[in-house]
Amino acid sequence: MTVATHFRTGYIAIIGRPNVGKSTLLNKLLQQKISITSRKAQTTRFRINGILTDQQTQYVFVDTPGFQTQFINRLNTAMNRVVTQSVQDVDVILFVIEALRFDQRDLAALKILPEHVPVILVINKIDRLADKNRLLPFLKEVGSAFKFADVIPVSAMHKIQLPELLTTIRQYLPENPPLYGEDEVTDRSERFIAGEFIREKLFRLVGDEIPYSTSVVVDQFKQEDGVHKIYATILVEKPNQKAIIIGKKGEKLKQIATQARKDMELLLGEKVYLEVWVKVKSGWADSESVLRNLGYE
Ligand SMILES: Nc1nc2c(ncn2[C@@H]2O[C@H](COP(=O)(O)OP(=O)(O)OP(=O)(O)O)[C@@H](O)[C@H]2O)c(=O)[nH]1
Repeated sequence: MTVATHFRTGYIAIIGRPNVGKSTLLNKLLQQKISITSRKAQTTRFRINGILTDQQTQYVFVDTPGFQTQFINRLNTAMNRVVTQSVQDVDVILFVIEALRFDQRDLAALKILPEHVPVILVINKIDRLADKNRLLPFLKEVGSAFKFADVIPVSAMHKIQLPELLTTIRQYLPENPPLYGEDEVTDRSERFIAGEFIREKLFRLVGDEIPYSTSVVVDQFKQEDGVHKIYATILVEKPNQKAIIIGKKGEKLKQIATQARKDMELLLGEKVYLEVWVKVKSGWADSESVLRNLGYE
């Protein structure tokens, strides 16, 4: 890569309450699917780095889990700790909210932000805004709650104002040569992303009947003769949840696995053999050893 003078490289955290569009924003900025999205809140449980490199800038995105204020258990406490940790060392924070929506949960998310890092307010979903005149008073209201370094209204989904957002972010990144290769988009393992794909399908296809406490563990991930063999387990808390996920004659689970496999084949560029099991593990969201297995300290 020819490195331009004044090349900038830095870390960017994306923060905001569940469902405001953080994953969509990251995916659209990276122009490919890495983080997972769903209509259901709280689908991003782990931190994922997305990397975007252009002629002058390397943007290293740190995606964070949805900040949980509603239910307190060990898992959510661990997740909030991940959010808090991930914003300490970044160069700039994107604080994402939805246009015309700013409530107690957004305020709670603002409280975990460190004082020494500049925060850009990103107002997402402006495509939904019928009356653009309502944006100005809204900006005033939100602006009085926190000292934002900048404000950018965007539509992640429709890619409105995303170049402007990148230009703004760049201003807050330090002059540094790139840290990662030009073609790298994430430093998360393929194994990890495979688990995320299954989780996304689970949330999309099973809908509201499945609680956020459900998790996916990738038991085996190996490559043999040009085929990726992936064995995964969906952990649920109750037998009736297991029945819902499996569905009539196993149809639901088959659908989840087929769609996840197709996404994995696209990502890996190779054939994938995927086996998914569902297991009941009562109270796992409060069990320390399972949390450790899932990658939390
Ligand atoms: N209309 C509209 N919808 C959007 C936009 N951006 C995201 N969405 C939708 O909002 C919902 C939530 O988006 P996500 O990207 O999963 O939200 P998130 O903040 O990452 O959610 P968590 O992972 O739960 O924290 C999805 O249905 C998206 O399609 C946008 O610009 N306009």
